[in-house]
Amino acid sequence: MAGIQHQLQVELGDRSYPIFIGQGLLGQQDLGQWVAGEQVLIVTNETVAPLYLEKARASFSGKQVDVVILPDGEFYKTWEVLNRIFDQLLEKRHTRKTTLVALGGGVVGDMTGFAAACYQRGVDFIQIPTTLLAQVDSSVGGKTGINHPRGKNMIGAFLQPRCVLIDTSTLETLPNRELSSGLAEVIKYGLIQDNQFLSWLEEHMDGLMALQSDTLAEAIFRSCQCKAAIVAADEREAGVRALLNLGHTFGHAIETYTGYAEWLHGEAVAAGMVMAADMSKRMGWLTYNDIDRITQLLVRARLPIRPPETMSPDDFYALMAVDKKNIDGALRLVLLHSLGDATVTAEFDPELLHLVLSAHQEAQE
Ligand SMILES: NC(=O)c1ccc[n+]([C@@H]2O[C@H](COP(=O)([O-])OP(=O)(O)OC[C@H]3O[C@@H](n4cnc5c(N)ncnc54)[C@H](O)[C@@H]3O)[C@@H](O)[C@H]2O)c1
Ligand SMILES: O=C(O)C(=O)C[C@@H](O)[C@H](O)[C@H](O)COP(=O)(O)O
Ligand SMILES: [Zn+2]
Repeated sequence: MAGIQHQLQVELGDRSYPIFIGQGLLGQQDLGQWVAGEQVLIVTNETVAPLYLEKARASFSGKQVDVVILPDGEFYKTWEVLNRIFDQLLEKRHTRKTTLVALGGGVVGDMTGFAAACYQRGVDFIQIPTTLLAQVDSSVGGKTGINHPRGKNMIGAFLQPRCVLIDTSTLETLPNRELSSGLAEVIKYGLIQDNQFLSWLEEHMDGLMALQSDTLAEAIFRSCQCKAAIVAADEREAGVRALLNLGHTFGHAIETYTGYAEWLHGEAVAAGMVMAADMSKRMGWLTYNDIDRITQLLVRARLPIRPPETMSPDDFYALMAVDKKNIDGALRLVLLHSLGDATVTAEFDPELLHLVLSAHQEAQE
């Protein structure tokens, strides 16, 4: 396909799929070859539709293309809103051969994938991610779902897309705060697996923040490489995939505590990664210098490095108790042995965790 700068494959046997990365791909690429039947439902939201819906529609010429436009925001990643996708599929008489297309950020992607996993017990879907966060993380790997008031992504399914089309020029319209949110997940890959990538990010953070297109494409490609390799090794999070959850045990608690309405996902993950790093230092693994490098990089990406002031250790404990990584009631944390080397463990001194969960409140006193 023309205009593709990078291409890679998520290797999952007969469910393997390609990721295409390039500037201006949307609308230029005919995606008909990834559609099994004659019907397509594009799922998008009220912000993305005016920007990119017509280009997306053009990628499926000759097909019956229907559209559902959801309200915008994490707050709407719910059962009620999910139902609107099913309503439209039934109203337009979509069959088992239909293909759902997620056009938008991670919220649209997670909901569309979950709808595809459920509709008539499973139909195909395609990811067209339009935020940095969705391009580097959520569109790849097949985790789909919705939130519950008691916990993040608590209802969901694994379903891999048929392909992922990343048009980096969609980032030109992305608000700065959303760019930063995506950078949190990019930094995550450096921290869990790739010290060289971390150094590269330190060198190129200004270019990324300035939306330099080749630098962004490189960061997206390297992030997708990292995610694709982990997903190929452990699709359903029996082991190594849990490392992708660095910062998320704390971050998801922050998102739930604030009602999915104040903190962006990447912002919560950023503060959560600092908490995980703090715990790793208290375990004797990371150094002051490591913590300094992590916080400086996050600050340069304009991300928060502390949880909400009002959030107490008890608030954290209550919400972390439902974390999906927990086994037999024991909390498991993703921690860092060193920069670029993560581990998931339940073996830590609870006193140390308590210090981590109270540090931000003590700093205010
Ligand atoms: N499935 C996974 O593996 C995975 C991984 C990471 C995150 N997630 C989930 O992804 C969600 C976060 O995704 P997100 O950060 O993309 O948030 P989002 O989907 O809410 O999108 C962020 C904002 O940007 C807007 N937007 C999207 N594309 C745009 C564009 N090109 N120009 C202008 N505005 C645009 C959206 O309308 C929204 O207001 C969370 O629900 C998180 O749990 C899932
Ligand atoms: O793909 C994964 O695996 C991840 O953990 C990626 C995370 O960035 C993402 O936020 C994911 O949705 C979290 O999954 P969850 O299982 O902890 O809800
Ligand atoms: Zn995440």
